[in-house]
Amino acid sequence: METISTNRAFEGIQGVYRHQSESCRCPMTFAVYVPPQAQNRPCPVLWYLSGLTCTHANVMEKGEYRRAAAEAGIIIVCPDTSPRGDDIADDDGYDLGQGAGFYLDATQAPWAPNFNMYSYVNEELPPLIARKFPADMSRQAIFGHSMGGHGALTIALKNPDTYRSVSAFAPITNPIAVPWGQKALPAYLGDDRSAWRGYDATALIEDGRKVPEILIDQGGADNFLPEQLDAKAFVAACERAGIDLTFNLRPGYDHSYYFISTFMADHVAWHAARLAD
Ligand SMILES: N[C@@H](CCC(=O)N[C@@H](CS)C(=O)NCC(=O)O)C(=O)O
Repeated sequence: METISTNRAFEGIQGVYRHQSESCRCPMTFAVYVPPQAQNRPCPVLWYLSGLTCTHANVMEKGEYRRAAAEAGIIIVCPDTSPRGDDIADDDGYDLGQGAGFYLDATQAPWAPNFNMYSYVNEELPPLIARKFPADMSRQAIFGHSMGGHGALTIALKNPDTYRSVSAFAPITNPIAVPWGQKALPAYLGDDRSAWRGYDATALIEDGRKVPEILIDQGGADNFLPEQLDAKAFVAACERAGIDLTFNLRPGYDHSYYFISTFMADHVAWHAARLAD
């Protein structure tokens, strides 16, 4: 692992690192904020998964998570959203290929060799974080935005013993039913719709996966809300499954990091309460 940069912030360290990923078969960059408490004891880990077009840097620069993470004593890890490179498959659209990995393991050409973001986030990065940072891996949680909200929800639903809590900003909760998912899922997974259900939070809950509770914030003026982010089916699935869902519709807020940064401290504190010893 190579250190790209470190900057002192709120008495902790905001770092950016690069390593050779086995899952994605390319160099991958990620950001880690280590709070000051880590000088004395291992700290819990909160994973933040970003949305379409993002790298590790969008939330690092605009998410404003560091004050809350420093107060709570939580490490925040921000991975990239896909493999990258001139020799890696891509698409002209912003919603497929590089910057749009959808936190799944692709099975179809030309994506399958590199687009394995599910394994990357869930299986490859955690042992690296455990080795290189003062992390208490028995206390992990996960959250994300939009495509990253989809990633957080699906990864938590499939690994309820690994992540103690899950939350999201404006998540794609039902990708099989909306244009973003209907483009990405067949491209990455082929035409067998049963494979798509393994990466759809609403379908996972309908098919019996469960977490105790979920926190979601959604901007009421989000331009993607009507077509891509409608959560009615997800809310109904949570109700039927007995999942304690807090769904905060925030009037006037859009899809941007102005919205995310407004509610970031709420989410970090919510996770901190669940990550306490
Ligand atoms: N650029 C896309 C929109 C993509 C977008 O809004 N991405 C969100 C995540 S889904 C984001 O966080 N963008 C980066 C940023 O705001 O810094 C478009 O042309 O419609």
